[in-house]
Amino acid sequence: LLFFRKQKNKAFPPGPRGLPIIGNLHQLDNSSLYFQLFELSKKYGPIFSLQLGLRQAIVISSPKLAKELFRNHDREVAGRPKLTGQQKLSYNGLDMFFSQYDDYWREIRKICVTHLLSAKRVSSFSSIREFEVKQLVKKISSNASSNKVINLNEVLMTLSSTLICRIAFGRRYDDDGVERSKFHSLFNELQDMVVTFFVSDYIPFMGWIDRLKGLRARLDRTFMEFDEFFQEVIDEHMDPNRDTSQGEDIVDVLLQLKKQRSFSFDLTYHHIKALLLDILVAATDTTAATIVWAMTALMKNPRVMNKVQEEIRNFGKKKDFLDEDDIKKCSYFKALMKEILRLYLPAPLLVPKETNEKCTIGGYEIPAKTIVYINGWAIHRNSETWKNPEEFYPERFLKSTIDFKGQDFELIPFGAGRRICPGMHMALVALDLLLANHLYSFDWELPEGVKIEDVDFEALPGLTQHKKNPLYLIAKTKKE
Ligand code: HEM
Repeated sequence: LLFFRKQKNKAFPPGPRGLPIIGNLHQLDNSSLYFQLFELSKKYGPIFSLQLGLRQAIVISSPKLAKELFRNHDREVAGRPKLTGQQKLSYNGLDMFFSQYDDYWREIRKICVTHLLSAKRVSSFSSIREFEVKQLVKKISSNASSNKVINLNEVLMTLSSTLICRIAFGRRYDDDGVERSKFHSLFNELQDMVVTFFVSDYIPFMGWIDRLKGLRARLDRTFMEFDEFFQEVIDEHMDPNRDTSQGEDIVDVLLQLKKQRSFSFDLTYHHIKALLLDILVAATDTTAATIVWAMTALMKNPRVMNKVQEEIRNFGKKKDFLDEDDIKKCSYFKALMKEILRLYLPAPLLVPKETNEKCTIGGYEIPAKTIVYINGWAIHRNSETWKNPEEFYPERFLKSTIDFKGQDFELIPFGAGRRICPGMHMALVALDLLLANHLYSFDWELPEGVKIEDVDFEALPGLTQHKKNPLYLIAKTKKE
């Protein structure tokens, strides 16, 4: 059937030949899918197709086609594929991230952008960010005096989950407490389940394999555990004797909105929980992963490390700590952040989309319900746009107006169009504060016996690209 369908649909983009029923599924390697798709684009072109079981997908790999897609077909490709794990965990798409493109999404996105992720709200959390980053600097300082090796992956993941737990739930877990490790294992399971491959999503009549493998039961368990966790957090917030001296967190805001009843639907606890899930999934590990990649790239490029440290240290002079306003004025640091998000974008395939209706992209006719991957990783390395694209060279941004706000389609770490990341501002203030103070306060060295060549860029599979092998470094207190 697939053969005949493809014959009939001549205008569909070319792609690698697959097997009956499973299509190309067996050929795809989840651990470096963006790289594999980049290689395939060299053979099949900037738009090519894949057959994922019974579902069709296209992959966009050039800035030119990304521009065409976002400028001319943004509405038609604003859907998200309905996948089992994501649907279940998001209370059937009651969130924003995995929701279909419809009136509900428009309203929930507006609520979030206005009330939860606005510049005003983000700045209301600045004291939390500064407090937590200062705590981390203090902790690293105590390790610096004893030359202790630090696992940056671990330290940064702990910090970003602390930040999000405080901002979203008003909770702070002790660094080594049982509650923290319980939360971490729950969170890891959530991350896993969001991207776990369910056969039924691609070959519906073989869904029994998911049951046989115990995936359905695992998904139900994770969902239940998270539901209980969120309910606990909500109950805490409903307690009239709760200490509110720390200011409003995101749950407080959502509960107030629930009371106001000013939307076309009733904002239930399910909606609130789904939105909290979004923030956990979207915010926690993107921040940690980006800083780990940044430190990895800087350790590999001492020239850039020295230059950025010189800029921020000259700027900071005798300050103990750089605050959010200080960092805004450091132009080389800003260029460095763009270069990091160009080469090590935490979501290399952005977030997969789906066509809502038929459209024509790159001269090909793309039917409704086609999955659309936009390979940001390939777009950011396009040699027609970028001079020496593989080179880590922040200077390229010093005299350029290219930015990642969604208008320049050669740099789209946060996506573009209607579904562009609404948490961009929240992400950037945390990234800037964290990285700038790491570089301001410490000189970083590799542990004894480790050479620069040993530091690698291998990544783990997942929606967010994490460094596979932890980055171990020694911090030395900067020389005055
Ligand atoms: C370095 C950090 C981050 C990066 C690189 C990033 C990147 C992205 C990307 C590529 C998308 C998909 C855009 C598209 O479909 O075209 C996205 C969507 C989204 N992001 Fe982020 N993100 C980051 C941090 C955050 C933070 C901190 C939050 C919230 C607190 C957040 C919330 C969301 C949400 C809710 C969506 C779904 C929007 C929708 O589908 O309408 N992100 N993000």
